[in-house]
Amino acid sequence: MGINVYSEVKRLRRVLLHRPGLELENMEPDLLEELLFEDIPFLKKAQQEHDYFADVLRTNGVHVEYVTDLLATSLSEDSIKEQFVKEYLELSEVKNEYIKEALEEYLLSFETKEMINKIVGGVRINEFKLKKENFSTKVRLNKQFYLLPLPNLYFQRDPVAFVGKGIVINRMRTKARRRESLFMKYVVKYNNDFKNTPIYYDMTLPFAIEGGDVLVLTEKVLAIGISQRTDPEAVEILAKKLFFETDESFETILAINIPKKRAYMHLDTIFTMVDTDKFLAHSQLESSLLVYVIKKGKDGDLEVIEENKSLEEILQKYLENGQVKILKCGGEDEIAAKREQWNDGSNVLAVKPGVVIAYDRNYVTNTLLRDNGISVIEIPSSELSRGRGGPRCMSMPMNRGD
Ligand SMILES: NC(=O)NCCC[C@H](N)C(=O)O
Repeated sequence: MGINVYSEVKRLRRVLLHRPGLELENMEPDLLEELLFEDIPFLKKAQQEHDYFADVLRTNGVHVEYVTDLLATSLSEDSIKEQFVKEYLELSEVKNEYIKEALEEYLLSFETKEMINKIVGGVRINEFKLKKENFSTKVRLNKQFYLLPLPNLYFQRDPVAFVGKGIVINRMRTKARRRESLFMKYVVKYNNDFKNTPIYYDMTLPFAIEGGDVLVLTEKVLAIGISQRTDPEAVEILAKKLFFETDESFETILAINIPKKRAYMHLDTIFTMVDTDKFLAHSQLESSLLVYVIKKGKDGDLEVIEENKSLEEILQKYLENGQVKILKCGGEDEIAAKREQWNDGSNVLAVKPGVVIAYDRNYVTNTLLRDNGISVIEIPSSELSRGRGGPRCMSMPMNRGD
């Protein structure tokens, strides 16, 4: 089953996940802001919830793959493993030579799977002693970690995005998440299952883009958020790549300008597709939007027009479907709308048209979806929701069939 993503809602067949692990146990209150969390999930319960999520996917016919397993297969040769560690430390900005050397030696002393868990989990200062020290190692060792953990890795939506037959390897906005994209970069390069996957964007480019901003609405239309996490330049580069250098079917990119703030982090934080003609969105979305419609222009240029209509009208026009309707997270209840938006009520994952996986805690929104003919499969969400991402954020579809 190869890469095939031309829809947000067609039958989900293959998906990428990460089961949260020890990285959550290395978060402490002083690190929360830097690590992009507002609270610390209880690992044991978070894992139970995540396993439930994965089982629901499997029960619905989805083949589930874990990013750390794929990476382990890709690092089977020692030389590749060493190269990965070097690049990872580079991206982690470990500048002190003594610390870098010691970390390299420490990480490579583990068997591959364990090494990956260690990299995700983070390395504490008390795990080993430096053999060589100097002034700067002394200063740096006052901190708690040689390497910070990757607690956001369970949001597999963001580090890469599968689009059409290819992959967008994202440059993440924040230092806390930038290293995550390296995992799939190595998978695409060294795992036979992925070796023919074309790369449509690379993390070495200077402009940020995150997968939560990339929605494949149909085989012709993409929606990309210009957000706190995604730069317009990245959208431009990706548009040119898709339109001029591939034979992909995409003709239109709706670049949706959303507020640059954490509550609107990614486009999928505030807007997801639940059926071929139905969307779910943040209750206050419409008032604050400007949409740039990007198409292939002449002589290698893009043609861009601005749309100032309501999002519903814009979607009706570009999806060529007059029935398109946007449902509002929390419905008419203002307080429920805010509460459920806070817990990613707008962020659901379609397993097929009209059938979505949603957090159980967002019961007002889930009832509204059901009243509008959508089947909602609820998953437990007390702990997973503390990371500020929902079922769409936690999953990266690799194949959606008809
Ligand atoms: N697509 C998404 O909205 N992903 C959720 C990411 C949450 C994570 N704590 C972050 O701030 O990046």
